[in-house]
Amino acid sequence: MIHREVADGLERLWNVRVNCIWEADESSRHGEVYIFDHVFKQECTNSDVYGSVVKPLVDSFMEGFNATIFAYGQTSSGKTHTILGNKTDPGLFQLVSNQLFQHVADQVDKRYLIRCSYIEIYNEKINDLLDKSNQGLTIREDIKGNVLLDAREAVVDNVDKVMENMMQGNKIRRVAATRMNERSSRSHTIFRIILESKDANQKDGPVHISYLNLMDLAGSERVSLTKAAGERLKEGANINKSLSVLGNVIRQLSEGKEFISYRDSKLTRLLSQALGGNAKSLIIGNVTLAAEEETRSTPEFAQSTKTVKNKTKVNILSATEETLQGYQNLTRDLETRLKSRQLS
Ligand SMILES: Nc1ncnc2c1ncn2[C@@H]1O[C@H](COP(=O)(O)OP(=O)(O)OP(=O)(O)O)[C@@H](O)[C@H]1O
Repeated sequence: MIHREVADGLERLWNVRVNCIWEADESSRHGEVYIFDHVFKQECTNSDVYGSVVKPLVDSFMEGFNATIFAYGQTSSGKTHTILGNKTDPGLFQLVSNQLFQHVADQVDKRYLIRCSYIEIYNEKINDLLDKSNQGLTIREDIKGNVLLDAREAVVDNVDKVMENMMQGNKIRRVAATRMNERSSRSHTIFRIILESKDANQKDGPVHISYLNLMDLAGSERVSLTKAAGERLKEGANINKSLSVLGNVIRQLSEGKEFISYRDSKLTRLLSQALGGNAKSLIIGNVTLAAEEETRSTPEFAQSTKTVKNKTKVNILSATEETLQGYQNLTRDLETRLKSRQLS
């Protein structure tokens, strides 16, 4: 429980074991036991979550599979804590970056190009968190139906650069105090890492490309608890609406419907590959043990996502799409120009 819950004298209403969670009051008419891959107890740290369920996904990402990790849960349940963490309990962001750059350092026979972008969806508008002037981004689609966004991409070659970009973006991310959370996220964010790799010894060998999305969703909230008004109320309504579209999309996918309403919100459009498409997806459900109804909605949501089937493959770039090759040619060109200047 967090400080506010302890100070309010709230009781623990849920029981937790290795892979299940259920209501402590067994007479509750919702006495269902929710079973998942893992359920982490209060004492667990972000590193425990990372080691059990995140690391294998990052391994796949480095092999060329797309991957998406998102934190879902009610306001103040700990989503941002999971993704960003703090000094004593680093979040998935830091842990994933460490693993990525350690892997890159170990692979001497490979060439890599790593880029990142950071965007937020605020009141159904997409803003570039790495470029203040790039607000109101429009979603486009290529001929294969892939969703595209002209967000700024920063080239990163070490963990510190990734963290710098993340912190720069967080400075402009919409956060505000509500009655439930002093620093409540008012937008959904997607931090994307794009990895291109190729064999260093094969000049014309294939280039693998994959992306990893780390998403911190804004939490659903009940106006009766947040007592939101004005701008906070409008934000809360947009947050709830997009999460309800997300719930609909998951339901349609799990029921095997032919038409999936991805277009009903920016969030589901941007998540279309992660839900039923070409990406391995991990959903982390954040809950508090001190609420009944608000907590129940998260395992219910997570339960329905388990039946969604994605179709994943390793992605190989065609020659015209190769950014890594483009960068290598550019570097070679610049080196030649520099040398000829030094000689003259
Ligand atoms: N596992 C944890 N250990 C320590 N503190 C935590 C933990 N989870 C959450 N907190 C604290 O609880 C508060 C709310 O957490 P956080 O902001 O991560 O919630 P959230 O789900 O992202 O909320 P919102 O949807 O409103 O943005 C913060 O002060 C955070 O530091």
